[in-house]
Amino acid sequence: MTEGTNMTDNEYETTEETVAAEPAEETPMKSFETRPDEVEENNENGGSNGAIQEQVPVTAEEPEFEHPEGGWGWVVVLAAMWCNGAVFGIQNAFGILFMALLKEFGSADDADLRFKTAWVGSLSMGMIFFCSPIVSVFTDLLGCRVTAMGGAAVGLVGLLASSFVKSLGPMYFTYGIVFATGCSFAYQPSLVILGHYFKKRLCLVNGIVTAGSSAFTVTLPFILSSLLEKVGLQNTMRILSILMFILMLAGLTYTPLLPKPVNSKKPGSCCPPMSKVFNVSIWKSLGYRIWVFGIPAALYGYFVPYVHLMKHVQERFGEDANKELLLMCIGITSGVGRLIFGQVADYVHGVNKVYLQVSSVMVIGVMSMMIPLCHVFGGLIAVCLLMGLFDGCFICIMAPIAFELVGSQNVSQAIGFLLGMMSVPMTVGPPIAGFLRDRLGSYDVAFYLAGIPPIVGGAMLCLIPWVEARRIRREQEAATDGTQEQMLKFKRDSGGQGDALAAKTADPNSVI
Ligand SMILES: N[C@@H](Cc1ccc(O)cc1)C(=O)O
Repeated sequence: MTEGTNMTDNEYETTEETVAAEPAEETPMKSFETRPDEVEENNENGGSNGAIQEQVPVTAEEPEFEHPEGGWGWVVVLAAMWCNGAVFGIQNAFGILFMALLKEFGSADDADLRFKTAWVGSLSMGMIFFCSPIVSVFTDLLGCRVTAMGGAAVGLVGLLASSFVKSLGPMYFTYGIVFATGCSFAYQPSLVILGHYFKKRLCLVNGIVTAGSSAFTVTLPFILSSLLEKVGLQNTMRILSILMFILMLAGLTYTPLLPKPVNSKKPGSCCPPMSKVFNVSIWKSLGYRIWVFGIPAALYGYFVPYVHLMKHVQERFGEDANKELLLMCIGITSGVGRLIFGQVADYVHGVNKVYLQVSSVMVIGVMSMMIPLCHVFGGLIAVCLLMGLFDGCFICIMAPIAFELVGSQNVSQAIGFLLGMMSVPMTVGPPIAGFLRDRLGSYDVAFYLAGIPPIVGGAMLCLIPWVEARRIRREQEAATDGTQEQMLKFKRDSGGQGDALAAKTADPNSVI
């Protein structure tokens, strides 16, 4: 998912000519021309795409810039890894803080105890995503270093302020809003900057950087639990602030290499044109439109285990159960999943990425439904291992799908908007689960229900390959029927996006 935001570097590479020639027909195809493997596939698939490619000048796009593919870039990778780890490690371990918050601020006779407390973590996770579209614009305007360091500073203030808070109300603001907004501003530039240093190795470094979150998810729950026990909630938050301070220093390493997109500004204006800030061409792809609603629809249960699983385990298996081990299992297999499925999606011919993503959200959903059925701890470990594996798959496949649906020119905004949409299910899921627990006396129904959204969202997503296949079939018919003008007119009408995905869908050798 997140990985794709680094494609923003293409925006830096956009020249005057491409901005001037913005109309829909030129953007999508160019993006695929930059990937020789896909050009080949398109040609194999009946040649119609090849025909279209001949119509489109490739020349205007990439001014020569040599990505160093290493050197200082490796320091940047380490810094970005820290960022991913600190931001999502803390979020993923919220279940541990959740129990401490219940103890610290909750009163046993509060009928809405878990509902109210879950809002702290879910607001925080939701805000990180909600800010994404805005952060993309700030990153373009201010650059990666300033945005990231400013974000980390705000996050630091939010976390420190949370450590002085004595009730849930202000915690919604300090932890749920200020801390999370800072995290969001720190996080996105850490992905964008990778595109300044790497091009050929971008997938690899993306994998390394996003595995940062898995590494922190493995270790942080144990550290948090023992800190909470020894020094209490307030001091634990102060110690966590050290992670945010290091994050600020990490931002210092983000020395930009690519020029700022000065060409896209109007003379005398400090801002880029509206068409750059809000890229409407992403909406021309019907596949993208379905995706951007289908993914959030599938994710209402996604953050529920991260918030409530620890408490559920404590209730079912007692105080002494090794709850942290479960988060550790999710972290390990999620890291492994990112590496394995990243390779699968990149190298195995014909894997239909959308079906891969549908399968992963479905497995995550089924695993949620299995949680209440596990009456032995070993069963929960197995569930968490599988959940993590498919979580890794879901996340690492996000950027490649966006790339195929809207083209590399538009991928940054496409992902930014998707993340913004994802903030809704991330925010409302856990409080609903908390409410159900408060009213029903156990988490069982909450976990069962968390499995339903992936089925609904997954069914929506299954339309995408069909829609894309239909589109490419029409393009092929137009190509055989006749003139190239007809083709271009059709492409203009349909937005003309998603050719690589459609090509793969139409491919009879498709693996899935
Ligand atoms: N659990 C996920 C959280 C996440 C989900 C979606 C994202 O795009 C990013 C992060 C992780 O650790 O990475």
